[in-house]
Amino acid sequence: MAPPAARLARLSRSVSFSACHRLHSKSLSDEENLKLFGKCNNPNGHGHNYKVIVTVRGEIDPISGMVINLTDLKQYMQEAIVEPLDHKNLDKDVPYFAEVVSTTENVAVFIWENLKKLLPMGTLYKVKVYETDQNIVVYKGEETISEK
Ligand SMILES: Nc1nc2c(c(=O)[nH]1)N=C([C@H](O)[C@H](O)COP(=O)(O)OP(=O)(O)OP(=O)(O)O)CN2
Ligand SMILES: [Zn+2]
Repeated sequence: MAPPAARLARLSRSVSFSACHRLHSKSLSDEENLKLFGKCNNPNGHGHNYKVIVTVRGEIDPISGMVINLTDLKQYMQEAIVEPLDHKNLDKDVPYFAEVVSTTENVAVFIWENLKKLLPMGTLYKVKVYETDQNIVVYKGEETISEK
């Protein structure tokens, strides 16, 4: 009898963290920063309650019935997201953002790179970051817009 077909599934888990930041690029003058980022360039910063949804993709293990144990994913997200970012000033407390503007796009990239180091190779599928309910970024590890 043929073995049962492997089934591919996507599994997601969410986590929240609170942080403050200031949008400011070292490549621009103070005037240019103010013009580009407006109120988000306020020198004393502003805060957000971020929400992150991480999606992992893989085959459902026929023995465990899991793509990944959610208990493990929870721990990886704690290590990759909550510990470095929660209750932090992103620009001052997180070395990555010393040279990288702390936009939601770059927060998503930071989380992707951290998670990639912890998860089984090739399983990280999507990182979705809600800066607010209205401002949302999806990052899937792509490095450029590929030409067809
Ligand atoms: N491409 C991006 N643009 C902006 C980002 C970003 O991460 N990527 N971030 C900001 C600011 O951080 C800012 O907090 C967002 O402010 P605002 O547009 O005012 O968003 P709100 O949801 O708070 O405002 P509403 O007007 O109530 O929607 C700016 N740009
Ligand atoms: Zn902001």
